[in-house]
Amino acid sequence: MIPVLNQLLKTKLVVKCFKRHVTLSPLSGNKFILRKMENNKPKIIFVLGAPGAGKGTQCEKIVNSFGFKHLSAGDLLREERAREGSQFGSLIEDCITNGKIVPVEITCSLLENAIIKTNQETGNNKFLIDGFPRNEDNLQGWQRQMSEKVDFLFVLFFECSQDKCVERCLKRGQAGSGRTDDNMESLKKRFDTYMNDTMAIINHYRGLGKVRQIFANEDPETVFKSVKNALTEAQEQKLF
Ligand SMILES: Nc1ncnc2c1ncn2[C@@H]1O[C@H](COP(=O)(O)OP(=O)(O)O)[C@@H](O)[C@H]1O
Ligand SMILES: O=c1ccn([C@@H]2O[C@H](COP(=O)(O)OP(=O)(O)O)[C@@H](O)[C@H]2O)c(=O)[nH]1
Repeated sequence: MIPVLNQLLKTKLVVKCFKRHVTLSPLSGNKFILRKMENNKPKIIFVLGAPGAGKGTQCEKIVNSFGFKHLSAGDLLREERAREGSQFGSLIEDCITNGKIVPVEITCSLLENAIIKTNQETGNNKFLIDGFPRNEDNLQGWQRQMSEKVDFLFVLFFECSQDKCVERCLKRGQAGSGRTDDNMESLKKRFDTYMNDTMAIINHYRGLGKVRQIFANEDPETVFKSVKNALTEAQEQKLF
């Protein structure tokens, strides 16, 4: 065994073995260390579903039970819109009110910064990315900027009837969400975007076998039972 290792070190090879968990690193001369390498890339679950499907509500429950950090792309965009001096404020406002998708460079940078900040401040590296990617531009931009830096697990897809979703969003607006898009006019556009653009992204991941689907018409606790099953199964598969 030792002569074989020495041979590898001479050729300055770094051998990844034990399924990426252990790395043999050549040091000076013939010395080496067997270094345990955790896979430290942030683990990512995308949370998708129609406006009002209950993504944010369920993410909060997942945070409490499974220790993920919840990053809502919509919330990050609303924060950026409100940030004094932001050059993107009016563009974001126009997109949100009209149910259009903000260019990926903006959203992806906000997400990357939030991932890094969370990781540095709390050490947490498990993330629920809620409401992203929503269209082909989002998907391509994410692949370019982030795919090598993270460990994508799967899409958690909340399937909910349009009637229920609309009812929930209107109720959220009436209850004072303060959102400029919880009204019938914006909702029509948001649903067009969802059907025309976001469903294609969900189907893309479905084709890769990466979608875990949740029936989301029921009350929040009932929906969470299914969510819990799906995440427990993923946990048992040692995905996180
Ligand atoms: N399962 C549910 N049944 C009824 N109302 C719900 C349910 N899940 C969420 N809501 C309510 O519907 C609105 C939209 O939920 P939210 O989680 O913000 O959805 P999304 O993030 O998908 O837009 C909120 O006011 C929320 O309290
Ligand atoms: O990655 C994203 C996420 C959100 N949005 C915009 O923000 C709005 C609200 O998104 P959010 O996820 O907060 O709400 P949802 O419509 O899912 O309830 C969307 O309609 C888009 O205009 C976007 O452009 N890119």
